[in-house]
Amino acid sequence: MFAVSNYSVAYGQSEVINDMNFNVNKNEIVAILGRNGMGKTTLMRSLIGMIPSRSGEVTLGDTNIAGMKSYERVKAGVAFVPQGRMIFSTMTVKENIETGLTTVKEKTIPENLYDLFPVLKEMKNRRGGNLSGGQQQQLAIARALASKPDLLLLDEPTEGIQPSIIRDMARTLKRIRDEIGLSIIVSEQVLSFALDIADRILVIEKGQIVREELRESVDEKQVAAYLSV
Ligand SMILES: Nc1ncnc2c1ncn2[C@@H]1O[C@H](COP(=O)(O)OP(=O)(O)OP(=O)(O)O)[C@@H](O)[C@H]1O
Repeated sequence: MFAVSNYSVAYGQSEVINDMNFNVNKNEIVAILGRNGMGKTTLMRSLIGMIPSRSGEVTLGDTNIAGMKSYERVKAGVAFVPQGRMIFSTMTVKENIETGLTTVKEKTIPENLYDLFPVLKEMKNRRGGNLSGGQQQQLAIARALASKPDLLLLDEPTEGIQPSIIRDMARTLKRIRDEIGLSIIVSEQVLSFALDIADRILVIEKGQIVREELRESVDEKQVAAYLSV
């Protein structure tokens, strides 16, 4: 469904993603685990077109999206929830979600979004900046889903979120996958969350995938060893 091949991304002379290869199946949740600075954010931002890639292919279905601008990738079916959520704090919840509709030319927020996130319906007219961290994360996910993506990219969604809310988030993301039917790539440092949510775990180190494990057969200790400093 989604494939990244021979993919490299660099800042000037420094190559941060290094001839990377992986794929994601339809309706699959893949977690990319790695320590700080291993290239997770660079990978995510480049996959949505915010940072240019140096070489390689990125295909969604039959389309090579590697050379496309961000808004074209959104139209093609990719959505992105950035690290730190980046919601618009002075806009209302409803207005924040509506920003996700612009590139796909829909006018109204799909009702099923409010079914997935009832708290956002209750808070529809509140300013984004007045929501808790967990609620802002739901808002950022709802905004991304407004464009009806086939692939959702989430960059370190648990950062700054309380442990009890992290468990809710894992449940909600799996429900989204089951009800809407889409694929998810989530970058993470928190192993417990990755084990809760993922069908498959990839470990990134120095810009390369160095380990790949199916959730059901994962060796937790070995994966944890990659995350300890
Ligand atoms: N704009 C930039 N210019 C130059 N180097 C950068 C830039 N952004 C990131 N880097 C470098 O690229 C490497 C990967 O950073 P990146 O933020 O992708 O890692 P990460 O795994 O997402 O880490 P974190 O968990 O801290 O977000 C780091 O060595 C970082 O210093």
